[in-house]
Amino acid sequence: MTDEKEPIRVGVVGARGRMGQEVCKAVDAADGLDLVAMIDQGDWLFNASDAAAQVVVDFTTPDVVMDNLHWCIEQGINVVVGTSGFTQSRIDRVRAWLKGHPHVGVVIAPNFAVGAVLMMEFAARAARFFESVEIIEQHHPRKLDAPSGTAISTADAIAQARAAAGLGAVPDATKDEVAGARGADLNGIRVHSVRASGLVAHQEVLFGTTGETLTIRHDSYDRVSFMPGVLLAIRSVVERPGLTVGLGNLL
Ligand SMILES: NC(=O)C1=CN([C@@H]2O[C@H](COP(=O)(O)OP(=O)(O)OC[C@H]3O[C@@H](n4cnc5c(N)ncnc54)[C@H](OP(=O)(O)O)[C@@H]3O)[C@@H](O)[C@H]2O)C=CC1
Ligand SMILES: O=C(O)C1=N[C@H](C(=O)O)C[C@H](O)C1
Repeated sequence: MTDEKEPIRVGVVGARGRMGQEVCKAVDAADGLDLVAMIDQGDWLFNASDAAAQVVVDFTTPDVVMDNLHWCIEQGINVVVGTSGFTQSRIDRVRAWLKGHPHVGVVIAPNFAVGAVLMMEFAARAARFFESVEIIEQHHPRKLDAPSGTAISTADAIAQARAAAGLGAVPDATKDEVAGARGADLNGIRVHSVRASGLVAHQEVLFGTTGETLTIRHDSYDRVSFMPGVLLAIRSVVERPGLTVGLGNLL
């Protein structure tokens, strides 16, 4: 008799995509994980339950991820979600679905790179010391959404930290603007989205106050940067019922 644990059975949805391919390779190479289903556009999600997947990893698109998640929760399958597009109302819906399935775990993370998580945490910590702040996110041109999920999360965290510190609006005298020149306004924080070939995923948070600026920057040069976070989430979710938002909660 051995006390070795059975490997965790993992299905990947969006398996032929940029992230999905990398996740399949990482799961295949990881100790204690078994890649049992690779599902993409046109395939049945049932393949995941037929293969008795314990965890489904979703890197698809914001318009299909909610249906995938709902189906997995209904089947009692734990889910790790990297797909962007998670607004507060979506998160509330997932929480409501989970009420009927208290043993199921879901981890949703806007960014699985450890450096990006730290960049967001450092930015939230710095926020109260600077009257000015802008976010510049830069991605490959095939990205479907803008601003990125990471930028939206960062803006939320900064806005909360500013409100808690009693900071008012970011100073900005702009009166005459070509539409879009000042970026998108997320909770009072300007976010600029750059799309260019050669980029993978990058973000800068630029803070300013009298006589000084602080720039906090993170760069993912390769999608392997997300894999330690994805593997940690897979191993954690099977022992973590309920909803976890953000990789920072697992580090
Ligand atoms: N949280 C994180 O750390 C990260 C998150 N992301 C996010 O992950 C998502 C995917 O990114 P990326 O891999 O670059 O995108 P891709 O477009 O390369 O991959 C998405 C894949 O999902 C497939 N797909 C679409 N609809 C379905 C469906 N209904 N069922 C199964 N598969 C489907 C697509 O197929 P087809 O092309 O044929 O439509 C495609 O193969 C994005 O939202 C991105 O922002 C990306 C990187 C890191
Ligand atoms: O589409 C991408 O590539 C990425 N998407 C996520 C996001 O929207 O923040 C994470 C990372 O930035 C890469």
